[in-house]
Amino acid sequence: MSQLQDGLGRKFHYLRMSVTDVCNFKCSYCLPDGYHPQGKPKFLSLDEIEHLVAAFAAVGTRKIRITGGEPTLRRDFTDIVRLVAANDKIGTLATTTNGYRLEQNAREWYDAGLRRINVSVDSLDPRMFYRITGENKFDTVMRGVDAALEAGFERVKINSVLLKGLNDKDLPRFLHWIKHTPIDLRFIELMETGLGRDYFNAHHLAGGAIKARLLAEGWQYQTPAPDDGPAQNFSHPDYQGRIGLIMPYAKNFCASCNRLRVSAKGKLHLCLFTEAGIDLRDLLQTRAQQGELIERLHAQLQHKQATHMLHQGLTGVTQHLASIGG
Ligand SMILES: Nc1nc2c(ncn2[C@@H]2O[C@H](COP(=O)(O)OP(=O)(O)OP(=O)(O)O)[C@@H](O)[C@H]2O)c(=O)[nH]1
Ligand SMILES: C[S@@+](CC[C@H](N)C(=O)[O-])C[C@H]1O[C@@H](n2cnc3c(N)ncnc32)[C@H](O)[C@@H]1O
Ligand code: SF4
Ligand code: SF4
Repeated sequence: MSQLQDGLGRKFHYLRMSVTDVCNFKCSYCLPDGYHPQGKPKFLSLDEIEHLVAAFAAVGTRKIRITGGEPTLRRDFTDIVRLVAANDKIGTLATTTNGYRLEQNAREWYDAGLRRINVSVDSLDPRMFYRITGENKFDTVMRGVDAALEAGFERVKINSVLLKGLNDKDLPRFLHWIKHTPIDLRFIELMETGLGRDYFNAHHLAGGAIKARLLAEGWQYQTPAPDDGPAQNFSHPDYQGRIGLIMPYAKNFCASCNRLRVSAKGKLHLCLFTEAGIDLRDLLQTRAQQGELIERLHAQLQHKQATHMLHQGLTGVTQHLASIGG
């Protein structure tokens, strides 16, 4: 069956599949007041996830990242990993987590087939970590990162949102850490969401200054692989770790867009900042619906826009990134 492709010729090999909106952290840039359910949420079941994955795999998806909210809060998280890993077309299976459950479960998830893990660590200063995430869990998360390295994951990446006035003095500590630790450290530019422009204006910091500093200090740009995420990656002979910069406000950021998203309630989002999600759930009920589901995916892809509209301050339906998995 034919590869998913949009009207601009971009091909989509990478699916970010959210499995819950629930989160136990209160990151100030994401869910500052914590998660509040609206009614009784009904997130995708294992059967629905299996049908979703089978359909996307049939039209060229080769990498799946399980996201949330906090995906590992689902009691059946390991079962989700196992069922996605059982699809032999999915070559790369990853998750993005706040690391809260990592220390206890890294080995179990690895054994179930998870191979890459991205952990959010916004500061290496425990007090600042608490201030940003609303949770005093710095040591727990760092022990989780160690557990992931020990469990043998192919890639362990750290995500840190750049925040002016909060963690913007942390670069030397981060550099010290990756000198002898083989992780990929990624700085993400804060993106505006429904949280409002005040927070964004107060804390947005462009990644360009860090890029200039890295290049001046001998870091070298690495060409991305086709199914890589949007980070610009840099390596240095004196460091075991690498650095990635995710700069969504940079020119041409969307030109290489290779990913689609499905929300925890089964809506397709053509972009992180689309105006609306497209319901897929009615076609996730039996395997026999796969053909119809694929037709809907192909048809919807023709509506994908060239780029986000963040420069105009348009954040679409995305109130916060926990609602779609970032
Ligand atoms: N604007 C925008 N931001 C993105 C996109 N993909 C990832 N990001 C941002 O980068 C953050 C970190 O992404 P991850 O979940 O670690 O995934 P990734 O960067 O695709 O990771 P790799 O697959 O490891 O390269 C996301 O939560 C978003 O904030 C994208 O397509 N558009
Ligand atoms: C929405 S979270 C979901 C997964 C998990 N709960 C976690 O925090 O890793 C995914 C990523 O989005 C990032 N993120 C959330 N809101 C953001 C924003 N407004 N701008 C940039 N990145 C954001 C987080 O730092 C995290 O790395
Ligand atoms: S960034 Fe992740 S951990 Fe933080 S509030 Fe959002 S979903 Fe939760
Ligand atoms: S902002 Fe939208 S179009 Fe741009 S890279 Fe992200 S998902 Fe793709």
